[in-house]
Amino acid sequence: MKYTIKSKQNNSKMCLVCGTDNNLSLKARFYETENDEVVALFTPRDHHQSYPDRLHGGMASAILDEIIGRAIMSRYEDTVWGVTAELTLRYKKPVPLNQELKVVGRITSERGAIFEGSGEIILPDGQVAVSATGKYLKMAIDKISSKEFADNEWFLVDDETPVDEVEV
Ligand SMILES: CCCCCCCCCCCCCCCC(=O)SCCNC(=O)CCNC(=O)[C@H](O)C(C)(C)COP(=O)(O)OP(=O)(O)OC[C@H]1O[C@@H](n2cnc3c(N)ncnc32)[C@H](O)[C@@H]1OP(=O)(O)O
Repeated sequence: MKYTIKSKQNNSKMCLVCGTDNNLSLKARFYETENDEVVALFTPRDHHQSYPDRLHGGMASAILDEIIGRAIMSRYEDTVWGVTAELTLRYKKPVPLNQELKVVGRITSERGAIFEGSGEIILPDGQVAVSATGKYLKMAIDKISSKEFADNEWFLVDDETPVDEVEV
């Protein structure tokens, strides 16, 4: 399936998943799609492994958590953020290291202050390696971060060739 990209989301400095200044981070980039999903591109490295040649399950969980959390930001143009209350994963196939992978996430329901979402890590051959569903509490940014932090550590990384389309 081809996803047409609407916009790129911000990265942070120190987040384990999207932190540009964190050497251990997955350094994932996130894109909002025309069909209200969020797609991420990331390349897991050797320091993210569990058993040899496979991504640690906790890291797989981290990127799936973040993609669902970011799907709510997309819906509310960054005025609503998600705090994870529950996350359930199904590890179907090992996730390889040192090759670019795709992750897709979306909101599946909203009820008051709670939203639910789902996401998948997709292997280069198109198979789903890990899937997740999660339940989150909506939060305003001032309940999570100071304005100073947001101003200094949440920014658009625009040093790459623009991505217009992602095929999953
Ligand atoms: C500028 C910034 C840069 C940022 C830089 C980069 C970051 C860019 C990434 C963005 C995307 C991140 C995505 C990853 C997001 C995390 O990783 S967040 C980190 C991990 N999660 C946490 O730390 C959460 C820790 N837990 C908590 O803080 C609290 O337990 C919670 C989840 C806020 C709930 O608080 P609480 O006091 O229990 O809430 P409470 O008032 O009792 O309940 C509120 C409502 O929720 C319901 N509820 C609570 N828990 C549940 C549940 N598990 N199931 C169902 N209902 C529930 C209650 O029933 C209640 O409902 P109502 O009665 O109002 O109808």
